[in-house]
Amino acid sequence: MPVEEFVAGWISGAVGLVLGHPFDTIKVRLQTQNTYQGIVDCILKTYRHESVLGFFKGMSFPIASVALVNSVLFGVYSNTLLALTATSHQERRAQPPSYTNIFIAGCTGGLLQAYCLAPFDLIKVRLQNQTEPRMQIGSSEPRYRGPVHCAASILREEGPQGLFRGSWALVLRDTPTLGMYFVTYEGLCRQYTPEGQNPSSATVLVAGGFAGIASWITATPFDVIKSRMQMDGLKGRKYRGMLDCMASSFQQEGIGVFFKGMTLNSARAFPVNAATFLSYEYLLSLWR
Ligand SMILES: CN(C)C(=N)NCCC[C@H](N)C(=O)O
Repeated sequence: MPVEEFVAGWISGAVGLVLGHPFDTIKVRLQTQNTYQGIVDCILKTYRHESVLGFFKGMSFPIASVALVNSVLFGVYSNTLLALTATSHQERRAQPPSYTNIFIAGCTGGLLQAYCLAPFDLIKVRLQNQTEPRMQIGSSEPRYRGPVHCAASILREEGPQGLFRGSWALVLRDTPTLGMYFVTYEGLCRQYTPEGQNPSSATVLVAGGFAGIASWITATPFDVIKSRMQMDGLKGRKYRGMLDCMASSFQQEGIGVFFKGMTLNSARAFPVNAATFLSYEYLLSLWR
């Protein structure tokens, strides 16, 4: 089993993560708290109350976990394609796999990464939603002191299943959308690259960026439900399950609730995924 894809997936994921985390924090807050009037209001309140550090809350844990999550996504994707088409990453420019096989491999990578991502993503969301400023004497203590304390508290208060709260919504968010992610990336690369050649860096950046946007636009409805399910349990249970969360969110806030955070998801998706694919392709070309 080629391991280069796993390593390249890990490093490229970390690059993308740091770039996109501030967008992600604002998005999570808008999706789960009704105290903000919009993106600008949320940015201003976060900055005034918590300084620039507020935008990077909950980042240390994803940085540690991105090794596992992104390497699973890219490693499983590439190895599934290898199993389906008997071509390695290097051979795929000369013998391009069909879009159906790319979609199946992307969905498989998405499904497996969702399971690895679930507990890390839950801890990230809980920490991002803590609005108490850090390190200020006299200010109220945040509920979680950091990722390890957060994980231990969830285990104690909500049991091991608490760490997987929202994982069904996460699986539904990631499985089809990651199929689409790789299909869009490959489609755009093929469109703008002469046959048999490797795509240029500019093509990889644009194709990666648009693959990110397309996948995150379609992922947003389940992203909202996932974040709400992950926050449920913090102060008792509000929802009886994923369907109840969807129904009551819709009843209370209308259809627009499923598109909360879509602008931020798309704005974040372009630079994050352009950087992710560029570093992924670059690292694989070094090891060729
Ligand atoms: C729509 N979804 C879930 C994705 N496209 N996921 C792939 C993740 C890529 C990158 N780390 C990111 O966070 O955008």
